[in-house]
Amino acid sequence: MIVKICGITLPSQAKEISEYGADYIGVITYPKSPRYIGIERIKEIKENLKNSKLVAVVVNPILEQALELLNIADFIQFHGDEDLDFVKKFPKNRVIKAIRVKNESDLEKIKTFKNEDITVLVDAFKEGVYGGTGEMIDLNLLKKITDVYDKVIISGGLSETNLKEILNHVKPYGVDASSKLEVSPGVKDLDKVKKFIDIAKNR
Ligand SMILES: O=C(O)c1ccccc1NCC(=O)[C@H](O)[C@H](O)COP(=O)(O)O
Repeated sequence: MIVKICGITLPSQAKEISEYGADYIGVITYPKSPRYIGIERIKEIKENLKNSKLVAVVVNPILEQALELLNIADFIQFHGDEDLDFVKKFPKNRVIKAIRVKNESDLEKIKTFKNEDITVLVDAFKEGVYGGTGEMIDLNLLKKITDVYDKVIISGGLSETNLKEILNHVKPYGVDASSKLEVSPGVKDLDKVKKFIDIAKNR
């Protein structure tokens, strides 16, 4: 199972978390996020990764900005309102499309990306906030989502305390966590991160 730890801001923490076995390390390039970091810091983080891939999280970027990030990062994660036509401008093996789900009607959106074989990350919808909210997706809905598509990374309020129970109900392609593993926005509690990765990897 793919494990993504998101919202990393410190190169030293990126190094540690990479050594714990995280597959993907996510950095937030959305200026309104409390976890925002700029290009120079992103490059520094990339240099500190062991075997992990770097994921640049963007929100409604212009094409040039997204392409520039793909010169540094291994993947780009579209976490805004980007539509399929925009996402298809990028190599599909380097793209993750986040979909903030509210209810079952969002299954149709997921299927649209499934039809193009694009990896989807599902996050909980919260009005006015794009991500890193700690809000959870209802477990029954998560089950329907993972039944519909096998290339889904689940996220939204995942932590070292709830992951085991969630994975008893759903078998996703990957898991992603951020705010519930933090001491403060952008600073991770490394014990929690290690526990989270160990749980996911031992499933
Ligand atoms: O983390 C942010 O501040 C953020 C801001 C804008 C867009 C996306 C953002 N985070 C994206 C992530 O991949 C998070 O890991 C995901 O939203 C889950 O967050 P959490 O519920 O805090 O685990």
